[in-house]
Formats: sequence, structure tokens, C-alpha cells
Amino acid sequence: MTAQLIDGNALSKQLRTDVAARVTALKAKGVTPGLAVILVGDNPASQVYVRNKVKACEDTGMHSVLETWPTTMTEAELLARVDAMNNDASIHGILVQLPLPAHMNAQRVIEAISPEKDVDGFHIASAGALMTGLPGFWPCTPYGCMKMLESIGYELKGKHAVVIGRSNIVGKPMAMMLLQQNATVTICHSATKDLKAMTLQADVIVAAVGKRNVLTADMVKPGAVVLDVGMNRNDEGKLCGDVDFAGVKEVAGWITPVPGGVGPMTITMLMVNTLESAERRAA
Ligand SMILES: Nc1nc(=O)c2c([nH]1)NC[C@@H]1CN(c3ccc(C(=O)N[C@@H](CCC(=O)O)C(=O)O)cc3)C=[N+]21
Repeated sequence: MTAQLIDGNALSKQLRTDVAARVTALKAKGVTPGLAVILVGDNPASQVYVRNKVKACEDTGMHSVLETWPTTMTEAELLARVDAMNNDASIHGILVQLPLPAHMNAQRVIEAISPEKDVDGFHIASAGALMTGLPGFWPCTPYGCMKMLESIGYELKGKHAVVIGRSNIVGKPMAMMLLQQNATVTICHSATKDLKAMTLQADVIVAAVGKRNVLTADMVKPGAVVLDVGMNRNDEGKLCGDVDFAGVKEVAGWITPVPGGVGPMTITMLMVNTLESAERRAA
């Protein structure tokens, strides 16, 4: 193995220690940061993620509320719960777990969250703020990727970053954050003609497709930084990313593992966003 590992668990532990200290300081001023997590339906994967988020809150001393609703809940009922959380002074962040049941319009639900409490960074106001460089919440997964680059002291200015994937929650905001740090950014997607020609030029590659082995060793320039956002299951049912880790780690300079990479960082940045929302309220 030539690549150095960027350990998302270790970095999360460091950052969460800092979060916990800031939570303590805020509590001394009479404000306890609070996160509301709303889960609709009984998707087992969602239940695990949601429990991890609530546990992370407890670990950092934050207040959390977990609401679980049956799939039969109507969109109007969910919008009423979001509105209640918008008006609850003990709540500084609201997360509606995605995906929502098919009978709901997820975008409409997200837009109902007050932008001041949109700690997921999915509201159009948050997306617009990121695009224009105004203050607002950054989506947790790409934000976590930026923290990982920062942790290795990586200077993005003038570097070529290739983002594979163009989702509203990862690919597009990731590209904006890299651009803000003065990287030259290429966004690749399902209609990209020659993905390998693109990735071979990249100093930084972010794989965010949701498909195994999207990035293999022959596609990576020696020494490149590889961030793996994928969450897939392999044939043995084990969690794996979008990157062929075994092959790519022999070529890359830095690489994030799955599990233990971007996933824990996503939850850490959710804590950071919730804390900052509460700090703004207290200021
Ligand atoms: N409104 C909303 N916000 C989200 O942030 C959101 C969402 N909906 N829906 C689902 C996805 C997925 N997601 C993950 C976060 C952490 C891990 C994570 O910590 N993964 C661990 C492993 C967990 C395991 O073992 O299954 C790791 O990579 O090491 C995974 C997945 C947040 N999401």
C-alpha cells in the first residue's frame, strides 16, 4: 500500500471533542443545542443511520428529539411536524431523513424547513448561499470531505478536482466547495464520454455515484487524493464504497476507507452545523 489513509473515525473523534467543548460553553450561557430527527417509515438502513445521529448528539452533550412515524403518514401531517419544530425554541436543527415514502414530495418537505434550522443544507436557500459564497449551512457529506482535505493540509488552489456524480446533496455542492478553494473543477456523470481520461488528470477525485468499482487503479494518477462517498454492499453483504479500494490504494497518495471514512464525517458535520445554528441563536 502506497496511499496514506484519511481516517474518518479518528478525525471525527477529534472534531467531536471540539464540538463537545463548545456545547459546554453554550450551555453555560443557558443554551443547549438541539437536533430534531424525523424518520418516516421503517427502512432498516435509515433506522441505523438515524440512531447513529441521535447517539452522536448524546455523546457531544446536545439535546435530540427522534420522531418515528409510520409510512401511512400523510405529507400534510409531516409538514405540520416540521412546522412545529420550526417554532420550537429548543430545536436548532431539523433533519428529515431521506428517502421519504413515494407518496410524499421530498422537495416540498425540505423547503418547509426553516433555512435557519436546515442543518442538512438541502434547502434551496442553503444551496443558493453556498453557490454565491454567502453564510449558510453546507451539506454535511461534502463539508466532511473538505474537512478531510484540510486535515492532511491539502492546498487546493490550482489543483484539478474531478467529482464523479452530480446529486444535489453531494456532487453539486462538493464541486462548489472545491471551486471556492480555487481548484479547477470537473463534474463527471452518467453521460460523461471518457471518465478515465478525466480522472487520470485529477489531483483530487471524489467518487459519489452509489455504484461499486466506479473508480479503479488504472483510472488514478499516482499520488492523487481519493475521497470515497459511496455506500454500497458487496457480494458478501459487506459495506463498500464506489472505489476499488484494494487496487486504488496502491496508486493513490491519500485515500478514504469505507466504512470509517466519509460516513462518520457526515454525522460529525451535522453536529457542527447544529452547534453553529445554536451559537448563532445565542449570539
Ligand atoms: N436528511 C438526510 N440527511 C442525511 O445526511 C442522510 C439522509 N437523509 N439519508 C441517508 C443518508 C446516508 N447517511 C449516512 C451517514 C453516515 C453514515 C455512516 O456513519 N456510515 C458508517 C458505517 C455505518 C454502517 O456500518 O452501516 C461508515 O461509513 O463508517 C452512513 C450514511 C446520511 N444520510
